[in-house]
Amino acid sequence: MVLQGVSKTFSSNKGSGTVALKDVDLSVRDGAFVSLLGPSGCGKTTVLRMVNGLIKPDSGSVLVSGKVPEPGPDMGFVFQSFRLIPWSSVRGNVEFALADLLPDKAERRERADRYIELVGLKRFGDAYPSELSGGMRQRVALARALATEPKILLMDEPFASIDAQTRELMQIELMRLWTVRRSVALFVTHSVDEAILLADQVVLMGPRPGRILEVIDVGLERPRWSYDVRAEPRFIELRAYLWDRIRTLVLTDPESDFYGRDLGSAV
Ligand SMILES: Nc1ncnc2c1ncn2[C@@H]1O[C@H](COP(=O)(O)OP(=O)(O)OP(=O)(O)O)[C@@H](O)[C@H]1O
Repeated sequence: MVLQGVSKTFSSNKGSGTVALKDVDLSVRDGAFVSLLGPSGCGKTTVLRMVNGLIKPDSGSVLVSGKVPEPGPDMGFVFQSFRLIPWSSVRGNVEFALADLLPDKAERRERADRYIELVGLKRFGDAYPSELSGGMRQRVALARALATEPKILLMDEPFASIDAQTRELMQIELMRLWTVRRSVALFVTHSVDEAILLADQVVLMGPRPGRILEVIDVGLERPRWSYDVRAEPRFIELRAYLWDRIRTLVLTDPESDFYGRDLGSAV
């Protein structure tokens, strides 16, 4: 996947428009897990929506597997809000995503059940979203995104509204699932720890205009659930570095609520 010189301005009723992205270059190799990290409004979601083909750049190019991307089964999208169909069961929700891909009903059911089992919800295929906890609903959303076996998995703060404990479990779950099927994964998060924990590369973005400041190789051994990755010197070093950069970005941005505050320097 390659973004080259990508810029995007959204028109606003104030007239001048918002420059969401300016001259963004990003190259992601096949099978890589990439976290997009940066303060609010720096264009993280806009990058995902461009890779998905939902919006087009004003200038520059976005190519996925050498082609201009368009939404479809090759793209799995997981949002912060789960966006499940409330009147449909867990199985129904996953089958719905497969409707175009697998016209045969039995095949569709087999595939849906396989992914429902993979995310640990085997006993809940007939349950409705309202009967599930937030963590379980997010697992349904993951199953739905993974079931089409997409080449690209796009995740926009998928664990932001889940409690801290479930979030840690979901992170491991996601790493396991991604290890099974190494699609390209783009993962937007505000959490520095989460960005490092999951990714091969962390893309640090800055606001006004939205741009890429740095791409950092994480370089921590996988599988990361088999040891205490947060205790590794590399993790601690990266965490301190990224926090420092984000704090500086936020404190020097006149449009930030924290502009000019003295928040100290120790993490
Ligand atoms: N459809 C739109 N119309 C107008 N402005 C938009 C639109 N989408 C995004 N923007 C603006 O573009 C900028 C980048 O938005 P984007 O949602 O990509 O940032 P983000 O880094 O994902 O933010 P957050 O972390 O708060 O979700 C913001 O200033 C936002 O207000």
